[in-house]
Amino acid sequence: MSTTNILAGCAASTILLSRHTQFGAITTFILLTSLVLTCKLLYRVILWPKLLSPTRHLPGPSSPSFLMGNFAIIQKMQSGGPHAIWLRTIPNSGLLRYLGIFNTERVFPTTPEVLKEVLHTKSYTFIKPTLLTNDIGRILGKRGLLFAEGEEHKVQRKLLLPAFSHAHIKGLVPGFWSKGVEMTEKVAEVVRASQSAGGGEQGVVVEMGKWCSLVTLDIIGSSGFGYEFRALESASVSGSPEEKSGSELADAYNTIFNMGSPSRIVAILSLIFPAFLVQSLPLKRTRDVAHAASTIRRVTAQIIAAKKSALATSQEDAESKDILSVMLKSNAYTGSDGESSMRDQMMTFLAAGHETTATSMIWAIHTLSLPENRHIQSRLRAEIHAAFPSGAPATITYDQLSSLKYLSHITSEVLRLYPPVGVTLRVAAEDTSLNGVFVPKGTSIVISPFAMNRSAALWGADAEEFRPERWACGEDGTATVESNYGFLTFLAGPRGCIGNVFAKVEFKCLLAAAIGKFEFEQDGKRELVVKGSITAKPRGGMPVTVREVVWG
Ligand code: HEM
Repeated sequence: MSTTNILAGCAASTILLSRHTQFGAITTFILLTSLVLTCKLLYRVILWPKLLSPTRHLPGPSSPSFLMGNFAIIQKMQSGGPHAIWLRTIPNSGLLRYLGIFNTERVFPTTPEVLKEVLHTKSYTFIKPTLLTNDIGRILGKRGLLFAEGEEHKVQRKLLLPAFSHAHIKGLVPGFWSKGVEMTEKVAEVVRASQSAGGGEQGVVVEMGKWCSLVTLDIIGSSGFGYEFRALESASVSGSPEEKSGSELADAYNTIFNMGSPSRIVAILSLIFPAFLVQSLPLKRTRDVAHAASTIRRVTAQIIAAKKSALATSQEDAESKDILSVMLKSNAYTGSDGESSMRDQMMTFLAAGHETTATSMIWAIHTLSLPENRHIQSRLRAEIHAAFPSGAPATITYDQLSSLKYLSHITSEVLRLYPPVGVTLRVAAEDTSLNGVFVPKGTSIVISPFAMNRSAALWGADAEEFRPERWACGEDGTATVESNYGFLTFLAGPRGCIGNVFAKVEFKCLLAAAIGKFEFEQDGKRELVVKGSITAKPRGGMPVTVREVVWG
């Protein structure tokens, strides 16, 4: 029963009871509500998970805490880290089960067969949890593709598919490339500014995370909406990485993506109180989210207005297939609520489509700059320079990009080892089953790309190693993992990432432009803290030593 229903029930009971008790109406209401909420809490925290739940017999890690289950290790490690350990060490036949904060039950599918059931066969039975929708939905657009369910999701996905067709993405390559080159020019300015201020002969430490976020934001603007955010252009090349970027949109996302996971207090309160009450608490996190959300909504309104006017004055090609053009040309967003739904959709694509790829770039730069992988970086640079011997070309084609096989192996391996989304959640919308086990309505399912992508059973004994060559096995440059459900970086099935190909091609362009122009180096002694946040990236960004190389 929801807390709102409990409050309504207690209010009604108070009216009936207050005539027969010595307490006043307010005292009766408070006593009654406290009693019912305590019973609800005891049931949810102890009775259900420990004694009643039909999934309690599934194998899983032991709970070190009576009330908090395995929450401590989940908080401590990076997203998906504990799942990778459990997958490796606890014998199971496709399902594990563990307890989260206040013993909230989590069922964790561990084999491609069971994942297929969750993500494909029953993809509309296992839906997004409302806690997630209510929290990050304010930033990611509650009515956008990411949170739509059932028929509504099918309709939206079908409508948007033309913006993600292979043919369309091929045509985006020159745009991705030119933004990549623009990013490298800005980073080169940072390097030169530091060198002319004295020092930096052996290279300059640059926080690359900031530049990766700005370039991917610019790309989703231009390639996704046909709109120039000019985030790279307006960014200052001097000053500290924490400084405002010059783009209010970039700053709004910076606040959100570097904020960490919902604080413990928000998580606890959300178990008891309705979302609207928790969200109206005067907490810094709720204020920051509200402020960022209002900036993002305002900017999306500006983009829609600009696009409408471009379409009306025929400045815009009638055939253009970017996400916004596809929406504006359809009949789906014409009603009174149309513009607001369109803004939600844009918020979805802005957030889902930029920080994820930026995170992959961060991990690629991190991995390639480690002392043990620098020979891989050099080999990649040699491949890029051989393909473009006269220096960074002004433009490249999809075919030229595809001819860079080693680049493709490296980006695939980075995406495998460091999936930006380490875990994601689903909840059973009705009583159902998984792998033949009864799963009651409301059960939370945790899917872990991080754990599956590192599964020794699927990837071999060296699953934890960075080994781009593993992708050379398949004729088409795909690794010989047996199932689609073994590489879960983009999930799979009808709710898998719609921007999958867009992201891979963009990632290749950005990495080729960066490695072609610079050498990246770090001593590998920095202890990375990868926790919280919406995407799994190192806290404090990615400061590495950057040196310009001779190209052409
Ligand atoms: C490396 C880059 C990316 C990664 C790792 C990634 C990963 C994911 C994952 C794991 C999901 C499923 C989330 C869930 O259901 O819990 C997802 C969904 C989605 N992604 Fe991506 N993504 C990336 C880039 C992009 C790009 C570039 C776009 C758009 C231009 C995009 C748009 C979306 C959308 C709209 C969804 C929701 C799809 C649906 O529910 O039908 N993503 N992504």
